[in-house]
Amino acid sequence: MSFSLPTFSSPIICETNNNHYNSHALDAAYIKRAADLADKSAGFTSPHPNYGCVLASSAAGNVRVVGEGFLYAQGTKPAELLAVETAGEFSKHATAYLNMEPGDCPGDHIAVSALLKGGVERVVIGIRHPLSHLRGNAIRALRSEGVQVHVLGEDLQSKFFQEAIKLCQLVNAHLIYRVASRVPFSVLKYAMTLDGKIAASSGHAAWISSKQSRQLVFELRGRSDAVIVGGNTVRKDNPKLTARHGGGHLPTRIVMSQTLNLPEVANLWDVSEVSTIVATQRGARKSFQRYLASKGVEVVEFDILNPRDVMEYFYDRGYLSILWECGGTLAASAISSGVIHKVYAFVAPKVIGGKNAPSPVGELGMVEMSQALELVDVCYEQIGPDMLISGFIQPIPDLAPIIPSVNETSVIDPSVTPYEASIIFFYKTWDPYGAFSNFSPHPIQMPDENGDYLTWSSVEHYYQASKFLGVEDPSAKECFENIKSAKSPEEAARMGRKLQRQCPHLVRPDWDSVKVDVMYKALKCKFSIYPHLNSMLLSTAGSVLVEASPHDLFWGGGREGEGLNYLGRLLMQLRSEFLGESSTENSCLRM
Ligand SMILES: Nc1c(N[C@@H]2O[C@H](COP(=O)(O)O)[C@@H](O)[C@H]2O)[nH]c(=O)[nH]c1=O
Repeated sequence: MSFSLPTFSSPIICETNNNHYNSHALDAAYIKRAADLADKSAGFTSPHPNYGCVLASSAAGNVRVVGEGFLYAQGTKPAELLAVETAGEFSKHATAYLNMEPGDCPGDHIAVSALLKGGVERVVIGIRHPLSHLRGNAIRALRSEGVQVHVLGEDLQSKFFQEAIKLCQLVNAHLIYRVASRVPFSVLKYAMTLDGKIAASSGHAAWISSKQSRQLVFELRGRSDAVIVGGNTVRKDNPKLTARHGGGHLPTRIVMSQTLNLPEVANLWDVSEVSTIVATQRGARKSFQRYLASKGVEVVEFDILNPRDVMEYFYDRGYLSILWECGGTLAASAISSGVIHKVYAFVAPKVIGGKNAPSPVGELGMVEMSQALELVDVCYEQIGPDMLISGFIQPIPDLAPIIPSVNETSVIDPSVTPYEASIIFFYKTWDPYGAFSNFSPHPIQMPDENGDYLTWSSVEHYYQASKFLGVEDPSAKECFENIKSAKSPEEAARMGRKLQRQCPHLVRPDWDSVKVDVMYKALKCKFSIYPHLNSMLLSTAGSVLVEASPHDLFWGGGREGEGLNYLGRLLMQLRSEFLGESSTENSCLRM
């Protein structure tokens, strides 16, 4: 998604003549910069809430940017901390510009603490956090510490701010739509000729759009949790659906196929680089399901295969953003199901004709042109010889909440998840109990095989690297080091799983019998050294903790509870140990 965000080549330096007009213009400009920064990690890590922070200081009459930062991935340093670290002592008395209200792991205050410790005097925020369990918390915390907080559109009204607010909404459109519609943010992308065809009547489609356009498609894929196609596209195009941008995030490939009438040989069945999930009708072609599973392809059955049920499933898997690159039939079904939010149409200056040539969207049941879906916030961009027309089928929801009063002091209890109160599900770090996730940004210190303590950026880094600990082979030591220095928990997990799959001989031979204990020790460290995590864990006493990963059936709970939920079980055992109710020697988890 290419935003026409203003980019600032050099720090913005403006004379402040204390004119009210300038200060609004300046606030708007810095907020736009923060939104621009927030978008920087797109394509390099899986989609996550995007944060950018600009610190500006008006020492000696000139307003000068003294620090900037953006969140690189879930579980890495918050933008605010990075900006304060860059600014050093210049953060004192500075103003912080944030595209979105800080949203630390619930119970954490890393971002807010960074601003307070940095001595920031004023904070300007583009939009409040869309997640209800986070919204308003950081604003309240900053205000309770005497920091002046201005939220655009609430505390600051001006014509300058409309565009800035829009950019802040756009850079987190995936999060906003997910919250408002409880399905991932879905973008329908297609390439078509000037006369509206996505292939010749023979089905041949390579290529309609130009190399430059296809390069942008790779970027769009890199920004997505998954790319989804129908069975027909698999049969006709045998697509790879990889981002091919030389590194960075690779989206999962999803195939929706009712009948599983799919070829045995297909690029999508090669899961060496990135996973593939096939969504099908319950009971379809069991033998072919087994064949796909034997190739490492995950098959998920649905009672009635339809876009909404599939999207609700991927909502549960924590997906924020999905790119639909499907044919007209599935595109129409997805639009009719109301799960498509945005459209990217690449129009090539070509005419192919063909009365049977397929078009981008099949039957929507509309008989009058007045029924046509009118896009809003439409952008027109020339990409090489092609024209990219993009816009929203559904306008960005305005989550502007009932504005709590400025001195509203009631502390919002972390909302219990929408499931039964006695069960607490956690998965993504931004979930209400996201701090229980192994991706949470809580470094731990663990002993290596010589008893020397090493610092690990997250539990995930430590767990994945432990697979290769103590194996003599030099390549195993290299795996260990590479995982330890991975830039985010997601990359550590991707590296560890891929190396385990591709080089099983490098994994310590006793891994299956020690992995639970390895995890337990890491969790014990994490929930011992962070008092607020310890109290959060103890506060769940009496509830069942379930890691809501529907695909990791060992550590997670699975979609219908078929998973072993070892992570939830270890956390509950740890909770008991801390509560003094039991000790590990009589643990129910003895291997
Ligand atoms: N022909 C065509 C597209 N076709 C789409 O791209 C898929 C092939 O992706 P890959 O195997 O990764 O190259 C194909 O299945 C269809 O969804 N896309 C475009 O941007 N422009 C084009 O001209």
